[in-house]
Amino acid sequence: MSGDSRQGPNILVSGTPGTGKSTLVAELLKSCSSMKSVNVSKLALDKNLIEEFDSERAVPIINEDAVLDELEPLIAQGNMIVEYHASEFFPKRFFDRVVVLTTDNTILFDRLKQRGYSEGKIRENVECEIFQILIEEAKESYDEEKVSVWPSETKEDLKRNVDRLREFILEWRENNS
Ligand SMILES: Nc1ncnc2c1ncn2[C@@H]1O[C@H](COP(=O)(O)OP(=O)(O)O)[C@@H](O)[C@H]1O
Repeated sequence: MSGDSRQGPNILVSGTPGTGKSTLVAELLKSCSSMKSVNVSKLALDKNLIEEFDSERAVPIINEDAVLDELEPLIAQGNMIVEYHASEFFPKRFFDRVVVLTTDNTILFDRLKQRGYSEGKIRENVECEIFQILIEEAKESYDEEKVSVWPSETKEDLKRNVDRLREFILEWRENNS
């Protein structure tokens, strides 16, 4: 996607559950009112784009093709922040920037415990973070220069991540106007 007809970039915010995707997106929207966001898990649930429920892992399996059909027109408009833990199933052309948030294991453990996740679900997610599964996934799925891996542990991290994304958005608009 060249960006010719878009007013702004499309950004994917990825990362293990609990790393702070929703928090970052909410903060960014406060200071970047022209951006819109879509949470893929929520979209799939709201529009019933669920293929099955994985009872062992207690997670819904989304219908990826149906989700992509929903996302396509939103992506075509630009100015879209997409939030999802994984990054691989989107077409490469969807995003101008892919951010993967990371969090220290002990902090992540506490956040997921606070969220009321079961022991198994906490373990699965903390292992996902330890083995850097989603960082690898993003690096394998997108051109290296588009992928940023940012710590998301403190209020300072949050502020810095918001500032960096805002800068990227402004720069993209300048370069593509
Ligand atoms: N940079 C940060 N510093 C401190 N706490 C954070 C930060 N980012 C997120 N949190 C906290 O971590 C928890 C999980 O954040 P959330 O945004 O829901 O993660 P995700 O959307 O990736 O599942 C929330 O309680 C949130 O307040």
